[in-house]
Amino acid sequence: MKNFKKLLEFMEGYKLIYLLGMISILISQMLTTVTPLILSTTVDSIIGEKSISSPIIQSIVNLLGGKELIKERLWIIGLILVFVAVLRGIFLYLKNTLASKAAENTTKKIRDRLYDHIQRLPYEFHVKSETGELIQKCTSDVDTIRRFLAIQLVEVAGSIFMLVFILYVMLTLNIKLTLVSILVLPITFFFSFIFFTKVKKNFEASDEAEARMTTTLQENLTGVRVVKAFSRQEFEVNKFDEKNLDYKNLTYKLIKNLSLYWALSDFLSMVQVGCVIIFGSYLTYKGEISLGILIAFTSYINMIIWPVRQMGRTLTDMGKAFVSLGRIDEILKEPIEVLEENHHEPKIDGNIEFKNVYFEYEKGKPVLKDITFNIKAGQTIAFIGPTGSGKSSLVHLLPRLYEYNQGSIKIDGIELNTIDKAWIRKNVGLVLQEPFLYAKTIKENIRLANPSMKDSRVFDAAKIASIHEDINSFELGYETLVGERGVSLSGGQKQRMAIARTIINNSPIVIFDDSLSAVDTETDISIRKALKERQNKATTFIISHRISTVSEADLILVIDKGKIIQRGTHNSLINEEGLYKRVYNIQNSLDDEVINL
Ligand SMILES: Nc1ncnc2c1ncn2[C@@H]1O[C@H](COP(=O)(O)OP(=O)(O)OP(=O)(O)O)[C@@H](O)[C@H]1O
Repeated sequence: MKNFKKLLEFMEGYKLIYLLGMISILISQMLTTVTPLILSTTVDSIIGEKSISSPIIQSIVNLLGGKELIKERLWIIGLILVFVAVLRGIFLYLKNTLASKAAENTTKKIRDRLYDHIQRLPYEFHVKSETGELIQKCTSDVDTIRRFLAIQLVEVAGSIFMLVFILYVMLTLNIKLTLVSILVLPITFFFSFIFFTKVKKNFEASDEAEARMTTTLQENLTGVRVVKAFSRQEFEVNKFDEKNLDYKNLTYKLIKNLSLYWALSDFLSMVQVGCVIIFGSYLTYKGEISLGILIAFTSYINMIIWPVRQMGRTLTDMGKAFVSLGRIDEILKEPIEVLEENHHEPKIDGNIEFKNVYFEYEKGKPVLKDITFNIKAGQTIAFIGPTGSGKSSLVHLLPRLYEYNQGSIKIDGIELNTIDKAWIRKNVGLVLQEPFLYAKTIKENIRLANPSMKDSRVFDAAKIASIHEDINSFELGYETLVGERGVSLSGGQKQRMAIARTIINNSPIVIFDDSLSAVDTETDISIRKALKERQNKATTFIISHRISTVSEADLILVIDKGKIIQRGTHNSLINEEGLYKRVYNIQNSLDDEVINL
């Protein structure tokens, strides 16, 4: 019920269109029930001698010129049947277009709301959630709702209208034969309902197997380099074969069960039709009903059996739609991130002070402990330490991707968590470890934050990031497409593009989260030199595992298990016993080995 309310909320603005669609199906079903009535009246009262009992039919006959005239010109009946069929077609068309219009617009609204909401969810949500599942919710769950609105709901409504009309007409024609006609219907309905409820598991199993097979295929295609490099073709073929076989078996089981259902349900339908024909013939023989009525009943029975057989399936599909609605609502209920809490947008120069900062992702498991340091605007601070020691977590606090639990972080003397997130993120440029580039041109990728930025600024940023020459070596230069359809960039080129994209914004604070790891030492040095020589020198945070990258920083912090274990400049740290000196010695001896090779 709660989910249904939610659906009505989404349908706001399209409810009337949907209602008109429902009315259209109602009229078209009424017209369906009229055809057998026309036939039975023709047989009994136009060709035969039976008097017309219904005053409505009598007045229509009078309007058409009377019984005798119609009997001489039976083509009039043919024309009426064609007219009814055309009219029914028009209403069916209206039903389809109106219901689809409402359904398509509603689902578009759901998709937009979902997409918009997902964009506003905090970074933490995206880190934790599975991309595949989110995509499934935005696509197949929304599609299930679309089908429910455009097809299933109108089908159920249509079937119910149809049953009600036909039962009413049948009852007016003959009560005994009506009772015989609906004798098997409850059994057919319950059989269909129970069957489809059970077979739902088969449907789900087959869907899941298909998803597993697609994931295997997708993984294989995306990771084709690893497959080739490790000669895993045989293993991959076997893995895919296993998933494919699983999918085939489950789908085959589903089809077998469905075939059994349709066969048994056909049998029940035949029993039903048989009962009506036998009992109807008996009543006709006894003179209780006319031949026309028997003809009408045989048409009606076929008309009501099909929707009853389908009803079970439609109801289980409707169940699926409500599950999808619930899954979508789960996302929509996730609290969004408020980017402009108190409209506090102070000027940021880049003086930063961390004082006894603690941070934890999970309660009771601090990842950062008692972090204290100071850095002046324009200076460079570097972090070095084992993997998982908390370096990325520390710098993620600056753009407020996460909130610190204890202590204080001040930017130019202002407590960080009082500054609007949108504002601080504009002022903190973050170059990530694994850069993501859009399937756009190189130029568009670099000036992502501001597409109207001048070409000269794009070139300057690219020069600082040491990628300008590489770009010019491509045939189309800055217009070269990146991504699946475009040029393949090396890991280092991608990192340098990401650096250019960040520094072009001239943010007063810039963070390089291990983003110089894929470039060679020389390029690394030239990028850092160019950064230092910039006019608007930013406060720079550098995370690296490479001593040469951090060595020129004004302050180096050595982090281990979330704590600062050493601090100083390169010269002071290499003269002090500790992790820094050990790493320095190891990397130095490796460099010597390389030189001696
Ligand atoms: N989103 C998260 N949720 C829970 N725990 C996390 C999350 N991100 C990181 N961690 C944990 O926090 C700790 C610190 O991770 P962090 O990424 O900050 O380390 P790091 O020093 O940057 O490592 P690396 O050098 O490998 O990038 C690790 O134990 C990690 O498993």
